[in-house]
Amino acid sequence: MRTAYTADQIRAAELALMATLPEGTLMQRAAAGLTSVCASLLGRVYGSRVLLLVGRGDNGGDALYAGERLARRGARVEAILAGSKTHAEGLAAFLEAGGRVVEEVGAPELVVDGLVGIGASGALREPYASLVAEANAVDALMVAVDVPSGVDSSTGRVAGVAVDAHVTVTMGACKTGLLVDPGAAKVGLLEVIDIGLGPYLPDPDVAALTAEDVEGLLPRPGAESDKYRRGVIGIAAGSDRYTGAAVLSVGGALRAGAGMVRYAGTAPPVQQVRARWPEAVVTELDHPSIAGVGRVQAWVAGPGLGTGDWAHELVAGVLATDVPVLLDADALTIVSRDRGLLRRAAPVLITPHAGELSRLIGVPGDRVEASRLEHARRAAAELGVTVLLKGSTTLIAEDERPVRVNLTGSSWLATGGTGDVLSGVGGALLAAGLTPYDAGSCAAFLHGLAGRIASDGAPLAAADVADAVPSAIRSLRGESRSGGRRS
Ligand SMILES: NC(=O)C1=CN([C@@H]2O[C@H](COP(=O)(O)OP(=O)(O)OC[C@H]3O[C@@H](n4cnc5c(N)ncnc54)[C@H](O)[C@@H]3O)[C@@H](O)[C@H]2O)[C@@H](O)CC1
Ligand SMILES: [K+]
Repeated sequence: MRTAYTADQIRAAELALMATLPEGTLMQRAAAGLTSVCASLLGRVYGSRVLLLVGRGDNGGDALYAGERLARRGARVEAILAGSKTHAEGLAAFLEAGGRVVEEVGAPELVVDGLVGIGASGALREPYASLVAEANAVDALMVAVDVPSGVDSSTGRVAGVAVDAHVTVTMGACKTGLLVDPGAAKVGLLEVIDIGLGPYLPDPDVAALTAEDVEGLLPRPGAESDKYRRGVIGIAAGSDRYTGAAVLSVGGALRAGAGMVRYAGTAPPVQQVRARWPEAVVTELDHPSIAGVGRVQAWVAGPGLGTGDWAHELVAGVLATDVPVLLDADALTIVSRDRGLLRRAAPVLITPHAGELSRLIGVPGDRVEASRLEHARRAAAELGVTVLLKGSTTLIAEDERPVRVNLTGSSWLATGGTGDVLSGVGGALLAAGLTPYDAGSCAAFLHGLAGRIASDGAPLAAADVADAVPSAIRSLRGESRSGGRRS
Protein backbone atom coordinates (compact mmCIF):
# COMPACT_ATOMS: atom_id res chain seq x y z
CA MET A 1 0.00 0.00 0.00
CA ARG A 2 1.34 3.41 -0.88
CA THR A 3 0.30 5.94 1.73
CA ALA A 4 0.19 9.73 1.71
CA TYR A 5 -0.25 12.45 4.28
CA THR A 6 -1.41 16.05 4.61
CA ALA A 7 1.03 18.88 5.25
CA ASP A 8 -0.13 19.10 8.89
CA GLN A 9 0.46 15.39 9.43
CA ILE A 10 3.96 15.64 7.92
CA ARG A 11 4.82 18.71 9.94
CA ALA A 12 3.74 17.07 13.21
CA ALA A 13 5.80 13.96 12.43
CA GLU A 14 8.81 16.10 11.49
CA LEU A 15 8.59 18.01 14.77
CA ALA A 16 8.51 14.80 16.76
CA LEU A 17 11.45 13.36 14.86
CA MET A 18 13.44 16.61 14.98
CA ALA A 19 13.18 16.66 18.77
CA THR A 20 15.32 13.52 18.83
CA LEU A 21 18.05 14.76 16.48
CA PRO A 22 20.72 17.48 16.35
CA GLU A 23 19.47 20.63 14.62
CA GLY A 24 19.68 20.61 10.86
CA THR A 25 19.89 16.82 10.54
CA LEU A 26 16.63 16.45 8.63
CA MET A 27 17.46 19.12 6.11
CA GLN A 28 20.84 17.50 5.48
CA ARG A 29 19.12 14.15 4.93
CA ALA A 30 16.68 15.84 2.55
CA ALA A 31 19.51 17.59 0.70
CA ALA A 32 21.53 14.38 0.41
CA GLY A 33 18.55 12.56 -1.16
CA LEU A 34 17.80 15.45 -3.47
CA THR A 35 21.44 15.66 -4.57
CA SER A 36 21.62 12.01 -5.41
CA VAL A 37 18.47 12.18 -7.57
CA CYS A 38 19.83 15.27 -9.39
CA ALA A 39 23.21 13.61 -9.89
CA SER A 40 21.70 10.51 -11.41
CA LEU A 41 19.52 12.62 -13.72
CA LEU A 42 22.53 14.63 -14.85
CA GLY A 43 24.69 11.57 -15.41
CA ARG A 44 27.86 13.61 -15.19
CA VAL A 45 27.75 16.24 -12.44
CA TYR A 46 31.12 17.85 -13.16
CA GLY A 47 30.63 20.80 -15.51
CA SER A 48 26.84 20.51 -15.58
CA ARG A 49 24.68 23.65 -15.36
CA VAL A 50 22.12 23.70 -12.57
CA LEU A 51 19.71 26.48 -11.62
CA LEU A 52 18.07 26.68 -8.19
CA LEU A 53 14.77 28.54 -7.73
CA VAL A 54 14.95 29.46 -4.07
CA GLY A 55 11.97 30.61 -2.00
CA ARG A 56 12.04 32.10 1.46
CA GLY A 57 11.30 28.97 3.50
CA ASP A 58 12.93 25.63 4.27
CA ASN A 59 12.00 24.34 0.82
CA GLY A 60 14.55 26.85 -0.46
CA GLY A 61 16.95 25.62 2.23
CA ASP A 62 16.75 22.08 0.86
CA ALA A 63 17.52 23.42 -2.63
CA LEU A 64 20.49 25.49 -1.42
CA TYR A 65 22.11 22.61 0.47
CA ALA A 66 21.65 20.33 -2.55
CA GLY A 67 23.15 23.12 -4.68
CA GLU A 68 26.12 23.24 -2.30
CA ARG A 69 26.69 19.50 -2.69
CA LEU A 70 26.41 19.63 -6.48
CA ALA A 71 28.79 22.61 -6.62
CA ARG A 72 31.33 20.68 -4.53
CA ARG A 73 31.15 17.93 -7.15
CA GLY A 74 32.01 20.40 -9.89
CA ALA A 75 28.61 21.52 -11.17
CA ARG A 76 28.11 25.17 -12.17
CA VAL A 77 25.24 25.98 -9.83
CA GLU A 78 23.35 29.25 -9.94
CA ALA A 79 20.47 30.38 -7.75
CA ILE A 80 17.66 32.88 -8.16
CA LEU A 81 16.68 34.09 -4.70
CA ALA A 82 13.00 34.81 -5.17
CA GLY A 83 11.84 35.25 -1.58
CA SER A 84 11.83 38.35 0.57
CA LYS A 85 14.43 36.55 2.66
CA THR A 86 16.55 33.42 2.19
CA HIS A 87 17.56 30.47 4.38
CA ALA A 88 20.73 32.05 5.78
CA GLU A 89 22.84 28.98 6.62
CA GLY A 90 21.87 27.30 3.36
CA LEU A 91 22.87 30.36 1.36
CA ALA A 92 26.18 30.69 3.19
CA ALA A 93 27.01 27.02 2.51
CA PHE A 94 26.00 27.39 -1.15
CA LEU A 95 28.19 30.49 -1.69
CA GLU A 96 31.07 28.90 0.20
CA ALA A 97 30.97 25.93 -2.22
CA GLY A 98 31.21 28.26 -5.23
CA GLY A 99 27.50 28.70 -6.04
CA ARG A 100 26.48 32.00 -7.66
CA VAL A 101 23.42 34.17 -7.19
CA VAL A 102 21.86 35.31 -10.49
CA GLU A 103 18.80 37.24 -11.70
CA GLU A 104 18.05 35.45 -14.97
CA VAL A 105 16.90 31.89 -15.71
CA GLY A 106 19.51 31.42 -18.48
CA ALA A 107 20.03 28.00 -20.09
CA PRO A 108 20.43 25.37 -17.37
CA GLU A 109 20.37 21.60 -17.91
CA LEU A 110 18.52 21.03 -14.69
CA VAL A 111 16.27 23.31 -12.62
CA VAL A 112 15.65 22.65 -8.92
CA ASP A 113 12.32 24.08 -7.78
CA GLY A 114 12.78 25.10 -4.15
CA LEU A 115 10.21 27.91 -4.14
CA VAL A 116 7.60 26.51 -1.80
CA GLY A 117 6.85 23.14 -0.23
CA ILE A 118 4.38 22.13 2.45
CA GLY A 119 4.35 25.67 3.85
CA ALA A 120 2.57 27.09 0.80
CA SER A 121 -1.00 28.30 0.74
CA GLY A 122 -3.14 29.38 -2.21
CA ALA A 123 -2.05 30.36 -5.70
CA LEU A 124 1.63 31.24 -6.15
CA ARG A 125 2.23 34.92 -5.57
CA GLU A 126 4.64 37.13 -7.50
CA PRO A 127 7.45 36.96 -8.27
CA TYR A 128 7.15 33.17 -7.93
CA ALA A 129 4.31 32.79 -10.44
CA SER A 130 6.17 34.54 -13.29
CA LEU A 131 9.38 32.72 -12.45
CA VAL A 132 7.62 29.36 -12.61
CA ALA A 133 6.02 30.22 -15.95
CA GLU A 134 9.46 31.18 -17.29
CA ALA A 135 11.21 28.10 -15.87
CA ASN A 136 8.53 25.73 -17.22
CA ALA A 137 9.27 27.05 -20.69
CA VAL A 138 13.02 26.30 -20.49
CA ASP A 139 14.27 23.12 -22.12
CA ALA A 140 15.70 21.58 -18.95
CA LEU A 141 14.98 18.79 -16.51
CA MET A 142 12.71 20.12 -13.79
CA VAL A 143 13.15 18.64 -10.33
CA ALA A 144 10.63 19.75 -7.70
CA VAL A 145 11.68 19.74 -4.07
CA ASP A 146 9.05 18.07 -1.88
CA VAL A 147 6.09 19.34 -3.97
CA PRO A 148 5.92 21.07 -7.38
CA SER A 149 5.46 24.71 -6.37
CA GLY A 150 1.87 25.75 -7.06
CA VAL A 151 0.40 22.36 -6.12
CA ASP A 152 -1.35 22.25 -2.75
CA SER A 153 0.42 19.46 -0.93
CA SER A 154 -2.63 18.44 1.11
CA THR A 155 -5.31 18.42 -1.58
CA GLY A 156 -3.76 18.40 -5.05
CA ARG A 157 -5.41 21.71 -5.88
CA VAL A 158 -3.66 23.93 -8.42
CA ALA A 159 -5.01 27.43 -8.00
CA GLY A 160 -2.83 29.15 -10.62
CA VAL A 161 0.46 28.37 -12.33
CA ALA A 162 2.45 25.37 -11.05
CA VAL A 163 5.81 23.79 -11.75
CA ASP A 164 5.64 21.03 -14.37
CA ALA A 165 8.11 18.63 -12.82
CA HIS A 166 9.83 15.75 -14.54
CA VAL A 167 10.77 14.39 -11.13
CA THR A 168 9.45 15.30 -7.69
CA VAL A 169 11.73 14.45 -4.77
CA THR A 170 9.53 14.37 -1.71
CA MET A 171 10.85 14.24 1.84
CA GLY A 172 9.93 11.67 4.46
CA ALA A 173 6.64 10.45 3.00
CA CYS A 174 4.34 11.07 0.06
CA LYS A 175 1.95 14.00 0.32
CA THR A 176 -1.73 13.61 -0.59
CA GLY A 177 -1.56 16.33 -3.23
CA LEU A 178 1.06 14.37 -5.16
CA LEU A 179 -1.40 11.55 -5.79
CA VAL A 180 -4.59 13.49 -6.55
CA ASP A 181 -5.26 15.44 -9.74
CA PRO A 182 -4.89 18.15 -10.85
CA GLY A 183 -1.72 18.23 -8.69
CA ALA A 184 -0.71 14.66 -9.49
CA ALA A 185 -0.38 15.57 -13.17
CA LYS A 186 2.43 18.03 -12.27
CA VAL A 187 4.56 15.54 -10.34
CA GLY A 188 6.29 13.50 -13.02
CA LEU A 189 8.25 10.62 -11.49
CA LEU A 190 7.94 10.50 -7.74
CA GLU A 191 10.96 9.79 -5.53
CA VAL A 192 10.39 9.51 -1.79
CA ILE A 193 13.47 10.21 0.35
CA ASP A 194 13.61 8.38 3.66
CA ILE A 195 14.51 10.89 6.37
CA GLY A 196 13.43 8.65 9.25
CA LEU A 197 9.84 9.89 9.55
CA GLY A 198 8.24 6.42 9.44
CA PRO A 199 7.74 5.78 13.17
CA TYR A 200 6.20 9.22 13.69
CA LEU A 201 3.57 9.09 10.94
CA PRO A 202 -0.12 8.78 11.87
CA ASP A 203 -2.76 6.82 9.92
CA PRO A 204 -2.54 8.01 6.34
CA ASP A 205 -4.79 10.63 4.82
CA VAL A 206 -5.00 8.72 1.53
CA ALA A 207 -3.74 5.35 0.35
CA ALA A 208 -3.21 3.68 -3.00
CA LEU A 209 -3.41 -0.05 -3.51
CA THR A 210 -0.50 -1.80 -5.17
CA ALA A 211 -0.79 -4.85 -7.42
CA GLU A 212 0.19 -6.96 -4.44
CA ASP A 213 -2.66 -5.53 -2.35
CA VAL A 214 -5.19 -6.17 -5.11
CA GLU A 215 -3.85 -9.67 -5.62
CA GLY A 216 -4.39 -10.29 -1.91
CA LEU A 217 -7.94 -8.91 -1.90
CA LEU A 218 -9.27 -10.60 -5.05
CA PRO A 219 -11.24 -13.75 -4.48
CA ARG A 220 -9.75 -16.86 -6.10
CA PRO A 221 -11.92 -19.90 -6.66
CA GLY A 222 -10.91 -22.97 -4.65
CA ALA A 223 -11.86 -26.64 -4.77
CA GLU A 224 -15.17 -25.95 -3.01
CA SER A 225 -16.20 -23.06 -5.25
CA ASP A 226 -19.32 -23.21 -7.31
CA LYS A 227 -21.03 -20.47 -9.27
CA TYR A 228 -23.18 -19.45 -6.30
CA ARG A 229 -20.27 -19.22 -3.90
CA ARG A 230 -18.25 -17.18 -6.38
CA GLY A 231 -21.04 -14.62 -6.41
CA VAL A 232 -24.20 -14.10 -8.40
CA ILE A 233 -24.66 -10.58 -9.63
CA GLY A 234 -27.86 -8.96 -10.84
CA ILE A 235 -27.58 -6.26 -13.48
CA ALA A 236 -30.37 -3.79 -14.26
CA ALA A 237 -28.92 -1.75 -17.10
CA GLY A 238 -29.63 -0.78 -20.70
CA SER A 239 -32.88 0.29 -22.32
CA ASP A 240 -34.56 0.21 -25.71
CA ARG A 241 -32.41 3.18 -26.69
CA TYR A 242 -29.16 2.23 -24.95
CA THR A 243 -28.64 -1.47 -25.45
CA GLY A 244 -24.84 -1.32 -25.44
CA ALA A 245 -24.60 -0.32 -21.78
CA ALA A 246 -26.20 -3.63 -20.84
CA VAL A 247 -23.77 -5.61 -22.97
CA LEU A 248 -20.74 -3.78 -21.54
CA SER A 249 -21.80 -4.02 -17.92
CA VAL A 250 -22.53 -7.73 -18.24
CA GLY A 251 -19.18 -8.16 -20.00
CA GLY A 252 -17.32 -6.39 -17.19
CA ALA A 253 -18.96 -8.64 -14.60
CA LEU A 254 -18.26 -11.88 -16.46
CA ARG A 255 -14.66 -10.96 -17.24
CA ALA A 256 -14.07 -9.99 -13.60
CA GLY A 257 -15.00 -13.48 -12.48
CA ALA A 258 -18.67 -13.39 -11.47
CA GLY A 259 -19.99 -16.90 -10.73
CA MET A 260 -23.17 -16.02 -12.57
CA VAL A 261 -24.72 -12.92 -14.08
CA ARG A 262 -28.48 -12.43 -13.95
CA TYR A 263 -29.42 -9.70 -16.39
CA ALA A 264 -32.81 -7.97 -16.30
CA GLY A 265 -34.05 -5.58 -18.96
CA THR A 266 -36.49 -4.89 -21.76
CA ALA A 267 -36.57 -6.90 -25.01
CA PRO A 268 -34.03 -4.93 -27.09
CA PRO A 269 -31.13 -5.05 -24.58
CA VAL A 270 -32.06 -8.60 -23.62
CA GLN A 271 -31.59 -9.61 -27.26
CA GLN A 272 -28.18 -7.97 -27.38
CA VAL A 273 -27.03 -9.48 -24.11
CA ARG A 274 -28.21 -12.94 -25.21
CA ALA A 275 -26.36 -12.62 -28.49
CA ARG A 276 -23.07 -11.40 -26.98
CA TRP A 277 -23.06 -13.22 -23.65
CA PRO A 278 -24.82 -16.59 -23.76
CA GLU A 279 -23.33 -17.14 -20.28
CA ALA A 280 -25.72 -14.60 -18.75
CA VAL A 281 -29.12 -15.68 -17.43
CA VAL A 282 -31.55 -13.12 -18.74
CA THR A 283 -35.01 -12.01 -17.63
CA GLU A 284 -37.04 -10.00 -20.06
CA LEU A 285 -39.00 -7.39 -18.14
CA ASP A 286 -42.47 -6.29 -19.21
CA HIS A 287 -42.88 -4.15 -16.12
CA PRO A 288 -40.25 -2.46 -13.94
CA SER A 289 -39.83 -5.12 -11.26
CA ILE A 290 -36.98 -7.45 -10.41
CA ALA A 291 -39.27 -9.81 -8.48
CA GLY A 292 -38.86 -12.65 -10.98
CA VAL A 293 -35.09 -12.37 -11.48
CA GLY A 294 -33.96 -14.78 -8.77
CA ARG A 295 -31.58 -14.48 -5.84
CA VAL A 296 -28.38 -12.50 -6.29
CA GLN A 297 -25.61 -11.43 -3.91
CA ALA A 298 -25.28 -7.90 -5.28
CA TRP A 299 -26.96 -5.63 -7.81
CA VAL A 300 -25.66 -3.16 -10.35
CA ALA A 301 -28.20 -0.60 -11.53
CA GLY A 302 -28.06 2.35 -13.85
CA PRO A 303 -25.92 2.21 -17.01
CA GLY A 304 -28.08 3.19 -19.99
CA LEU A 305 -31.26 2.66 -17.98
CA GLY A 306 -32.91 6.01 -18.70
CA THR A 307 -34.26 8.35 -16.06
CA GLY A 308 -38.02 8.12 -16.52
CA ASP A 309 -40.67 6.49 -14.30
CA TRP A 310 -39.85 2.96 -15.46
CA ALA A 311 -36.17 3.35 -14.55
CA HIS A 312 -37.06 5.06 -11.28
CA GLU A 313 -39.25 2.16 -10.22
CA LEU A 314 -36.65 -0.39 -11.22
CA VAL A 315 -33.89 1.39 -9.26
CA ALA A 316 -36.19 1.73 -6.25
CA GLY A 317 -36.86 -2.02 -6.45
CA VAL A 318 -33.14 -2.81 -6.56
CA LEU A 319 -32.49 -0.56 -3.58
CA ALA A 320 -35.33 -2.22 -1.66
CA THR A 321 -33.41 -5.54 -1.66
CA ASP A 322 -31.14 -6.51 1.22
CA VAL A 323 -27.94 -7.00 -0.81
CA PRO A 324 -25.13 -4.53 -1.67
CA VAL A 325 -25.93 -2.30 -4.64
CA LEU A 326 -23.68 -0.47 -7.09
CA LEU A 327 -25.33 2.57 -8.64
CA ASP A 328 -23.97 4.16 -11.80
CA ALA A 329 -24.98 6.63 -14.50
CA ASP A 330 -28.77 7.06 -14.83
CA ALA A 331 -29.37 5.54 -11.40
CA LEU A 332 -27.32 8.42 -9.98
CA THR A 333 -29.57 10.95 -11.68
CA ILE A 334 -32.54 9.13 -10.21
CA VAL A 335 -31.19 9.12 -6.65
CA SER A 336 -30.07 12.74 -6.93
CA ARG A 337 -33.78 13.57 -7.45
CA ASP A 338 -34.92 11.17 -4.73
CA ARG A 339 -32.17 10.85 -2.14
CA GLY A 340 -34.48 8.99 0.23
CA LEU A 341 -33.89 5.92 -1.96
CA LEU A 342 -30.38 5.69 -0.49
CA ARG A 343 -31.72 5.03 3.01
CA ARG A 344 -31.25 1.29 3.32
CA ALA A 345 -29.45 -1.13 5.62
CA ALA A 346 -27.24 -2.89 3.06
CA PRO A 347 -24.28 -0.99 1.57
CA VAL A 348 -24.30 1.19 -1.53
CA LEU A 349 -21.35 1.92 -3.81
CA ILE A 350 -21.88 4.82 -6.20
CA THR A 351 -19.62 5.39 -9.21
CA PRO A 352 -20.17 8.97 -10.40
CA HIS A 353 -18.00 11.19 -12.55
CA ALA A 354 -17.61 14.79 -11.40
CA GLY A 355 -20.81 15.97 -13.13
CA GLU A 356 -22.91 13.25 -11.55
CA LEU A 357 -21.38 13.90 -8.14
CA SER A 358 -22.09 17.59 -8.51
CA ARG A 359 -25.81 16.84 -8.99
CA LEU A 360 -25.82 14.47 -6.03
CA ILE A 361 -24.41 16.99 -3.57
CA GLY A 362 -25.54 20.23 -5.21
CA VAL A 363 -22.06 21.66 -5.89
CA PRO A 364 -21.05 23.05 -9.34
CA GLY A 365 -19.11 20.55 -11.45
CA ASP A 366 -16.05 22.74 -11.87
CA ARG A 367 -15.69 23.01 -8.10
CA VAL A 368 -15.89 19.24 -7.75
CA GLU A 369 -13.24 18.88 -10.46
CA ALA A 370 -10.92 21.41 -8.74
CA SER A 371 -11.27 19.74 -5.30
CA ARG A 372 -12.00 16.13 -6.05
CA LEU A 373 -10.76 14.80 -2.75
CA GLU A 374 -12.82 17.18 -0.64
CA HIS A 375 -16.01 16.50 -2.57
CA ALA A 376 -15.61 12.71 -2.72
CA ARG A 377 -15.21 12.75 1.06
CA ARG A 378 -18.11 15.09 1.52
CA ALA A 379 -20.42 12.97 -0.65
CA ALA A 380 -19.50 9.81 1.27
CA ALA A 381 -20.28 11.52 4.59
CA GLU A 382 -23.45 13.28 3.44
CA LEU A 383 -24.97 10.37 1.54
CA GLY A 384 -23.76 7.56 3.82
CA VAL A 385 -22.46 5.55 0.86
CA THR A 386 -19.10 4.53 -0.58
CA VAL A 387 -18.13 6.89 -3.41
CA LEU A 388 -15.98 5.93 -6.37
CA LEU A 389 -15.33 9.25 -8.10
CA LYS A 390 -14.22 8.54 -11.67
CA GLY A 391 -11.70 10.74 -13.43
CA SER A 392 -8.04 11.11 -14.27
CA THR A 393 -7.31 9.93 -10.75
CA THR A 394 -10.17 7.82 -9.50
CA LEU A 395 -10.88 8.20 -5.78
CA ILE A 396 -12.71 5.82 -3.47
CA ALA A 397 -14.09 7.51 -0.37
CA GLU A 398 -15.85 6.10 2.63
CA ASP A 399 -16.61 7.96 5.84
CA GLU A 400 -13.81 7.77 8.44
CA ARG A 401 -11.38 5.87 6.21
CA PRO A 402 -8.38 7.03 4.21
CA VAL A 403 -9.47 7.87 0.69
CA ARG A 404 -8.11 5.32 -1.75
CA VAL A 405 -6.48 6.77 -4.84
CA ASN A 406 -6.19 4.65 -7.96
CA LEU A 407 -2.83 4.91 -9.70
CA THR A 408 -3.49 2.67 -12.70
CA GLY A 409 -5.43 3.91 -15.67
CA SER A 410 -4.80 5.55 -18.97
CA SER A 411 -6.13 8.65 -20.66
CA TRP A 412 -7.37 6.37 -23.45
CA LEU A 413 -10.03 5.14 -21.01
CA ALA A 414 -11.85 8.45 -21.46
CA THR A 415 -14.21 7.00 -24.06
CA GLY A 416 -17.89 6.03 -24.08
CA GLY A 417 -18.88 2.80 -22.37
CA THR A 418 -15.82 2.25 -20.17
CA GLY A 419 -17.86 3.30 -17.13
CA ASP A 420 -20.41 0.58 -17.94
CA VAL A 421 -17.60 -1.98 -17.90
CA LEU A 422 -16.39 -0.62 -14.54
CA SER A 423 -19.87 -1.04 -13.06
CA GLY A 424 -19.85 -4.72 -14.01
CA VAL A 425 -16.36 -5.27 -12.59
CA GLY A 426 -17.28 -3.54 -9.31
CA GLY A 427 -20.58 -5.41 -9.09
CA ALA A 428 -18.88 -8.78 -9.58
CA LEU A 429 -16.48 -8.02 -6.73
CA LEU A 430 -19.34 -6.90 -4.47
CA ALA A 431 -21.18 -10.14 -5.28
CA ALA A 432 -18.04 -12.08 -4.40
CA GLY A 433 -18.20 -10.59 -0.91
CA LEU A 434 -15.72 -7.71 -1.01
CA THR A 435 -16.74 -4.63 0.95
CA PRO A 436 -17.75 -1.65 -1.19
CA TYR A 437 -14.47 0.06 -0.22
CA ASP A 438 -12.36 -2.88 -1.41
CA ALA A 439 -14.63 -3.73 -4.35
CA GLY A 440 -14.47 -0.13 -5.57
CA SER A 441 -10.68 0.12 -5.11
CA CYS A 442 -9.96 -3.22 -6.77
CA ALA A 443 -12.40 -2.53 -9.61
CA ALA A 444 -10.76 0.83 -10.32
CA PHE A 445 -7.31 -0.79 -10.24
CA LEU A 446 -8.25 -3.67 -12.56
CA HIS A 447 -10.21 -1.42 -14.90
CA GLY A 448 -7.27 0.97 -15.18
CA LEU A 449 -4.82 -1.84 -15.77
CA ALA A 450 -7.15 -3.45 -18.34
CA GLY A 451 -7.36 -0.07 -20.04
CA ARG A 452 -3.59 0.11 -20.34
CA ILE A 453 -3.35 -3.43 -21.64
CA ALA A 454 -6.17 -2.87 -24.15
CA SER A 455 -4.78 0.45 -25.29
CA ASP A 456 -1.02 -0.16 -25.33
CA GLY A 457 -0.64 3.47 -26.38
CA ALA A 458 -3.46 3.54 -28.94
CA PRO A 459 -7.24 4.13 -28.90
CA LEU A 460 -9.43 1.50 -27.31
CA ALA A 461 -13.12 0.65 -27.31
CA ALA A 462 -14.96 -0.11 -24.07
CA ALA A 463 -15.49 -3.76 -25.06
CA ASP A 464 -11.71 -4.14 -25.34
CA VAL A 465 -11.39 -3.06 -21.71
CA ALA A 466 -13.80 -5.76 -20.56
CA ASP A 467 -11.92 -8.32 -22.63
CA ALA A 468 -8.60 -7.24 -21.08
CA VAL A 469 -9.75 -7.65 -17.46
CA PRO A 470 -8.59 -11.29 -17.26
CA SER A 471 -5.14 -10.24 -18.55
CA ALA A 472 -5.08 -7.53 -15.90
CA ILE A 473 -5.86 -10.09 -13.19
CA ARG A 474 -3.23 -12.44 -14.60
CA SER A 475 -0.64 -9.68 -14.66
CA LEU A 476 -1.12 -8.87 -10.97
CA ARG A 477 1.32 -11.55 -9.96
CA GLY A 478 4.12 -10.19 -12.11
CA GLU A 479 3.22 -6.62 -11.15
CA SER A 480 3.25 -7.41 -7.45
CA ARG A 481 6.68 -8.98 -7.77
CA SER A 482 7.96 -5.82 -9.46
CA GLY A 483 6.30 -3.60 -6.83
CA GLY A 484 3.49 -2.21 -9.00
CA ARG A 485 3.78 0.83 -11.20
CA ARG A 486 2.55 4.37 -11.41
CA SER A 487 0.39 5.87 -14.11
N1 LIG B 1 10.57 20.84 8.73
C1 LIG B 1 11.58 20.01 8.48
O1 LIG B 1 12.23 19.45 9.33
C2 LIG B 1 11.95 19.72 7.13
C3 LIG B 1 11.44 20.52 6.11
N2 LIG B 1 11.84 20.30 4.88
C4 LIG B 1 11.50 21.25 3.82
O2 LIG B 1 10.86 22.38 4.32
C5 LIG B 1 9.69 22.63 3.60
C6 LIG B 1 8.70 23.38 4.43
O3 LIG B 1 9.36 24.58 4.78
P1 LIG B 1 8.57 25.85 5.31
O4 LIG B 1 7.66 25.46 6.41
O5 LIG B 1 9.62 26.85 5.62
O6 LIG B 1 7.66 26.30 4.13
P2 LIG B 1 7.98 26.49 2.57
O7 LIG B 1 9.41 26.46 2.28
O8 LIG B 1 7.07 25.59 1.89
O9 LIG B 1 7.53 28.01 2.29
C7 LIG B 1 6.70 28.70 3.08
C8 LIG B 1 6.94 30.17 2.80
O10 LIG B 1 6.47 30.49 1.52
C9 LIG B 1 5.63 31.63 1.57
N3 LIG B 1 4.41 31.29 0.83
C10 LIG B 1 3.36 30.55 1.25
N4 LIG B 1 2.44 30.44 0.29
C11 LIG B 1 2.91 31.13 -0.77
C12 LIG B 1 2.41 31.41 -2.07
N5 LIG B 1 1.23 30.94 -2.45
N6 LIG B 1 3.14 32.15 -2.91
C13 LIG B 1 4.33 32.62 -2.53
N7 LIG B 1 4.86 32.40 -1.30
C14 LIG B 1 4.18 31.68 -0.44
C15 LIG B 1 5.33 31.94 3.01
O11 LIG B 1 5.71 33.26 3.23
C16 LIG B 1 6.20 31.01 3.79
O12 LIG B 1 7.16 31.71 4.51
C17 LIG B 1 9.24 21.29 3.14
O13 LIG B 1 8.38 21.35 2.04
C18 LIG B 1 10.57 20.63 2.82
O14 LIG B 1 11.01 21.00 1.53
C19 LIG B 1 12.84 19.29 4.59
O15 LIG B 1 14.05 19.94 4.69
C20 LIG B 1 12.79 18.14 5.53
C21 LIG B 1 12.86 18.60 6.91
K1 LIG C 1 8.93 23.04 -4.44
